[in-house]
Amino acid sequence: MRTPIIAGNWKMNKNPKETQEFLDGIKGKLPESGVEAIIGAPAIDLTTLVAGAEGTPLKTAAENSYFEDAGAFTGETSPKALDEMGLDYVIIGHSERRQYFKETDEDINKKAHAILKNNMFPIICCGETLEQREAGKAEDWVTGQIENAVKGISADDLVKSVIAYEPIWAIGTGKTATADQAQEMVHVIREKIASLYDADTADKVRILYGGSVKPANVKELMAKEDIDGGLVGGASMDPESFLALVNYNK
Ligand SMILES: O=C(CO)COP(=O)(O)O
Repeated sequence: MRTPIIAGNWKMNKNPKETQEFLDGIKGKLPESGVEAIIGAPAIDLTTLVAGAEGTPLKTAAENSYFEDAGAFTGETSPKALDEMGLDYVIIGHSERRQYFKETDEDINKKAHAILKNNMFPIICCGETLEQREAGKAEDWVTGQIENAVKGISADDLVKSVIAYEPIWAIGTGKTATADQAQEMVHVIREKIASLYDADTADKVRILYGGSVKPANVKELMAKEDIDGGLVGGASMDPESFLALVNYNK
């Protein structure tokens, strides 16, 4: 039985004061079990986020980290320091990081290893462009991204990690993949994990869908067999909306 996840990704939004206001807005309102609620916030907000999440069911994520623990890497964030701060997860391979910051599959794999070595778990993102989908190349592209990202990762570590399928054409566009389209690709990813590892590992790993998930469509997405949750941008920023997502089954 895979515990569902609702993970927010605030991207480069909110300052520490706004982070605290969000935390005050959800205080005491998250379910204790049945769903894992995660917020991914900018590095500058993480101290506030971790302090506010302590003693509550909320899990925390950084939106990126470097793959070295320390050194002369001006402007980067150390995965070792993130672990010491108390972070649970790190989002890696988001399409915005691949597109704007030129992150490669190799970087993403190195980051996954660095995060696991530092006792956190990666949320590994993948997804195709509209052009790739229309050319019938989406499945090969996405499964290729996953194969490269998980190289050298043990099955034990993979089942505690998270995969997020986010078709680029559905991010921030208001254009959600239909629940059937999302299910279809998430199923393909699960089959890929089965071929790279085994059926048991594929059955245990949680795979999220992301791209214009909101309270109005979350239930339909979550009803799909292979979809274990959502990685949510815009609709995760407001406490009421985030709580509505987390309580999708109520
Ligand atoms: O990129 C996303 C989450 O990582 C999706 O963003 P939106 O939910 O705003 O479309």
